[in-house]
Amino acid sequence: MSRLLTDDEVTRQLADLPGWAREGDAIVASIEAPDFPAAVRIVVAAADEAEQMNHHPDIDIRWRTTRWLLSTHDAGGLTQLDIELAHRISAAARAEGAELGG
Ligand SMILES: C[C@H](O)[C@H](O)[C@H]1CNC2=NC(N)=NC(=O)C2=N1
Repeated sequence: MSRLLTDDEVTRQLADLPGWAREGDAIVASIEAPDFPAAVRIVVAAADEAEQMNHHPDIDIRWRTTRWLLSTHDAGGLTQLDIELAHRISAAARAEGAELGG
């Protein structure tokens, strides 16, 4: 699970992750929640997923907007763990009626 993905693998898998984009050795997203409590609930849900995966995002929380940066520090770039965590974060966002790519 922790080998570096090729550029083509990243590009192809980002097609299934609306709102996520590549930024160097990371993938990033901005999520707009309906309100601040919903934004924090998304962070809490993602934290549970991250802990279960032992793979943790960088998160910036400002009112309703959370910004996420995923990269695999141990591998020095993008691995399947980042893609999987992005899917789980996106699902948590959808569950709160949030929009990705705001
Ligand atoms: C020791 C512990 O398993 C490692 O440091 C885990 C923790 N969470 C992690 N999170 C991320 N994003 N990248 C890692 O390489 C990583 N490694």
